[in-house]
Amino acid sequence: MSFCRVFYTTYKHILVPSLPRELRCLSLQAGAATPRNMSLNEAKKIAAYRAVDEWVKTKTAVGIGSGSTVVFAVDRLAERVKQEGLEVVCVPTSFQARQLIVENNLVLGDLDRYPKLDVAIDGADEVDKDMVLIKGGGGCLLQEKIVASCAEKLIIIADYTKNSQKLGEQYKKGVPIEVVPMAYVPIREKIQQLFGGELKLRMAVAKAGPCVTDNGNFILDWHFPQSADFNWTEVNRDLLLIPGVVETGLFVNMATKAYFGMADGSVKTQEK
Ligand SMILES: O=C[C@H](O)[C@H](O)[C@H](O)COP(=O)(O)O
Repeated sequence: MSFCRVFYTTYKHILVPSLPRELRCLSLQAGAATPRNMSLNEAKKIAAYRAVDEWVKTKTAVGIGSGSTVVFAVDRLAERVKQEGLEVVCVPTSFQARQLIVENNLVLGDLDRYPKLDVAIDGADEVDKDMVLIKGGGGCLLQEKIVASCAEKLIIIADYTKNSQKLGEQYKKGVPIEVVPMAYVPIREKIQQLFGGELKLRMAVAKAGPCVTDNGNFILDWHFPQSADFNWTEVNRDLLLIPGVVETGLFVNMATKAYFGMADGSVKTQEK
């Protein structure tokens, strides 16, 4: 493969491998080492590989999530297609996921043709003890939730920093809420009144102004009060009732199983 065809993709300020396969190990080695022995990228990789091997069967339709961990799941799928002739149709949850599918020569599908998926594999920003997830740290949550809702099973892959007892314990950037742009100020005020905390309009990094989602919306990151003991099912429902709220990054009662790559090289699993 020519070195001219190297694409560097940054995702949440991290270099993620839109690199040719032979260079990916370099990016892994360059990854920041954890206090123990595995880099976060290595932890993501072992979780992703294990989940793909356990959940993806041939002649199935698979939802492909978004983020830096899913990159490794797509790598493994592509490997299995080559090595064992695995036949899968991949339905993306974002522009990034679509690119990953296409660049890895996997079969691209959509919900028009595959409204029922066998499994969806996705990352998460945080997973609590009840398998409630925060998602959307990378700006993708609406299509992720749609695709997950069409899948018989939602399998989460993550490194050990995403595993917590209580939401907000590990992930400090709040719950992402996708909103219609014209309504972000009233929505911000309504959520503050209803639940407290602080909402920040997510700003773009390499562009002036706000971050615009794949669906043309804005994101409010809700820094909810940590002291509150929220019922996330009710919170999610109440947020969705506010006009202009398109979707929340709270995934309640959706995930079947989570795989966490641990610092010691093991993979921890969690089910409800
Ligand atoms: O918006 C992004 C998605 O919800 C991701 O699945 C989530 O942010 C986890 O991403 P990562 O695998 O990069 O930690």
